[in-house]
Amino acid sequence: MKIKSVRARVFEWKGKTVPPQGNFCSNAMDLLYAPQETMSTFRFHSWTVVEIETDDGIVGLGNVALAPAIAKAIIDQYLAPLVTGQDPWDYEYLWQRMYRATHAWGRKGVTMAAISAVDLAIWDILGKSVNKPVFKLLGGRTKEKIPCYYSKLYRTDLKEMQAEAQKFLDQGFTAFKMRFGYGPAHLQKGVAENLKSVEAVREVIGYDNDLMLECYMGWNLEYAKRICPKLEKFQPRWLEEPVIADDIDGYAELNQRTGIPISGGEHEFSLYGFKQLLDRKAVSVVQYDTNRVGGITAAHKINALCEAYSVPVIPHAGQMHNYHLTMSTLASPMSEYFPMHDVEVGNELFYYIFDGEPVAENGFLQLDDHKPGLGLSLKTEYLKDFNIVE
Ligand SMILES: O=C(O)C(=O)C[C@@H](O)CO
Ligand SMILES: [Mg+2]
Repeated sequence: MKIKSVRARVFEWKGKTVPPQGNFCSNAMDLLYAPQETMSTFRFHSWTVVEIETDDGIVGLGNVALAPAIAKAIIDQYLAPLVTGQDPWDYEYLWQRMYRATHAWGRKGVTMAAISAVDLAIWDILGKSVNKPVFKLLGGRTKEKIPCYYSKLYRTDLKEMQAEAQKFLDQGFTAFKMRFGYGPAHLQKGVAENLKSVEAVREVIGYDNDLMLECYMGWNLEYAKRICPKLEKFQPRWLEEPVIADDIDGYAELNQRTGIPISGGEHEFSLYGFKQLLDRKAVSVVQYDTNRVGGITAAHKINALCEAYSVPVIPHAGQMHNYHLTMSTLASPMSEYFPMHDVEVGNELFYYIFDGEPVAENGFLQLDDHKPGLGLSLKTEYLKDFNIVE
């Protein structure tokens, strides 16, 4: 079998979007004085879909959400020529080809995300060519079904957050991730607001359910050291991305100094990036995203590394490419789950592009032993709402 063609298309959402409210999520831009809404650069309203076809007609699907138009250019100009004409079963060789050919300027960020999208499509082909789901090629079924945590609860009116938490508690979720709205720029009032939001959600879900706290890189070490002692009483399962991804020493100090497990990794890349995080005990939970970190080829290696370090892997984001990694290793106890809803930040846009994503039931996800590859197909229902760039 040989790769015959690689097609990368950018799906630009033109449909309805719901503007998030107020300080809905702290983020890296918060530390700068900036009149515009600081989360405006963190939108996922476009998505690049990769379709790789083999000479015997199998089509593999991959996807990338970071800088989609740039990822497409990298795939078209650099990665497609490197894999075309090659045997997809030589996936380690092909991964190394893409990684080393772009090493001078790639390694992390959008290049590794582009490599991930190609690698996902290759693994989709592998599964389809042997009529097996991808997780069966990685280690098989390690769970009867996958526990998942409800992930949204962007910071808004506290009553609205409580109603949202109640709605998904009633749907059987036992773990919830909420977002902070404030950081260092919002001074003590922001600290008070952050604490109030955690208290409000705990009031609804109680202490028999897990609560995770998301900062999305919006704080710094000094602020985190000040607020963490006040957060400990809420017994969070983890505090996510309190500092920017490059501040690994900051991560390590918080992870070793506070009583709250620190999580991160959705903005880290490659096996080497995670070796660094683990060697420096920077995180207590690893959260790579398989469509960023280097695809399934890289994520599978990181799963093994995490098993050796006894650090749980709970990949960032919902999405099928992450569920296969979680299903296939005991190192991953659960998945993140974004519910489908109107397009806001855009984490949920993949539901409008792909068919086949599992819907959580009672806080669990299920994968089909008999659905080959990643188990996705392109959805036609919302095509009218996309501008597709070939
Ligand atoms: O789901 C996450 O962990 C994210 O970082 C998504 C982003 O929208 C902020 O929460
Ligand atoms: Mg996150």
